[in-house]
Amino acid sequence: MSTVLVLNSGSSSLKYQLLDPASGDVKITGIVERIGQAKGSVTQKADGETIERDVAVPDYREALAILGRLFEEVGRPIAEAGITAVGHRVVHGGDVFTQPTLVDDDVVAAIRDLIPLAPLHNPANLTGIEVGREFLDVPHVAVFDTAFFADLPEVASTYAIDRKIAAEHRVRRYGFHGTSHEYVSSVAAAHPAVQEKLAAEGRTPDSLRQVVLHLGNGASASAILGGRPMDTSMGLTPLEGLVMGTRSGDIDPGIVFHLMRSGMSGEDVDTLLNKKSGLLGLSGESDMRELRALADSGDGAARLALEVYLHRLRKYVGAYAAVLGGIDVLTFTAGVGENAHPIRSGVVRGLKYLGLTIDPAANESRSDDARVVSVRSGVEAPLVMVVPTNEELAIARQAVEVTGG
Ligand SMILES: Nc1ncnc2c1ncn2[C@@H]1O[C@H](COP(=O)(O)OP(=O)(O)O)[C@@H](O)[C@H]1O
Ligand SMILES: CC(=O)OP(=O)(O)O
Ligand SMILES: [Mg+2]
Repeated sequence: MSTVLVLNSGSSSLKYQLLDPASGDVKITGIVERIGQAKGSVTQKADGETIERDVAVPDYREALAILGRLFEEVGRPIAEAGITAVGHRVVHGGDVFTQPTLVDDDVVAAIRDLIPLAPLHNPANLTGIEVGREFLDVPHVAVFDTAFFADLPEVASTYAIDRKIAAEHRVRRYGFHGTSHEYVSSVAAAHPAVQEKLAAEGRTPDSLRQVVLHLGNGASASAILGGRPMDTSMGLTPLEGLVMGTRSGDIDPGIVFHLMRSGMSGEDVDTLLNKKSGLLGLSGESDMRELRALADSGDGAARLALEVYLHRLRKYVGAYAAVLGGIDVLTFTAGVGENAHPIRSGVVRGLKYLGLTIDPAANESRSDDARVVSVRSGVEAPLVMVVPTNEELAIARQAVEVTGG
């Protein structure tokens, strides 16, 4: 039996789980949120007991110290929890890492070299690896967000800029949230409704055309054919593509030069686009729950922010229908995609021409299972689904594959 500790550091949170990847049995699950902000918080569930606390979390080192103290509190000190391996989410693997990788000093150095390509994420991932290796003398495995997209077709990964400069600076579209896109698309592909549809049409699984919308704080879309990525919305960095909590997604690159000529520094523009834009920049709220409450109360800026968010999503679904030659399954996942039914109906409304529909009762019902939320008008109709992502389980499974159990 293996017991894996998974550390999933996002741009402002640390999610963690202690689990057995073979049985899927989760012993401890927790999240430290709003790291580096004025007021942080932690929520942990272990053996049916929930701990919820407001705590100051100045940085990732402190987030990990909190994790250590909470493990002790529930009677499983880290050193005695029977941990056989640690799986670390690492956001940027560049062109160096395309597989889950056993961590050693060289791997740490290579992840550090990639910091300029993911300044919001890789430093946090590295802190997790460094602190983890100090405390736990077991194999540590890095699982990269970029790995699933390593073999994107060249036509999707290539930016139309000078080839020599692109090669020299490793400028290409890498794609992120790959662990989630891979996991969610494989769960959707295995769903009975999808299997039934393929069988009714006499098709093999390698012809299945999926669009996955991972809508969390960071957000990305992918076009997947037969389990292989054909395109994705994030690029060199996790800034491109959809409108996100604090990131702009697609903009005219000319905006950057315009702002810099107007007196902003490169650093200022970077902060603007990564941390002060997206839903936050448009409405003052990055959190979808707060934003929707604001919009419902009649706030014009919040309403426009939601419309811009939905407009961008519909554009990407349409674009990926073109990339794939049609859509068999459109899947929503992550915090917003799993929970915000008005966002799902808002996206699908206006995509009727692709045959996509929403069944209001199914869409508004709650469940932790993968499910169909489109109108069941015949086995051959395209499906709209909600599939809860589980990056931690996927990372734990890959960690065990690398360490051999
Ligand atoms: N019940 C809900 N309704 C609407 N939005 C929700 C709900 N629960 C969570 N969210 C949104 O999900 C987002 C966070 O998603 P998550 O996948 O946890 O993000 P990340 O992993 O990028 O930190 C936030 O915008 C939050 O408001
Ligand atoms: C890559 C990325 O955007 O990650 P997150 O959504 O965790 O910020
Ligand atoms: Mg996430």
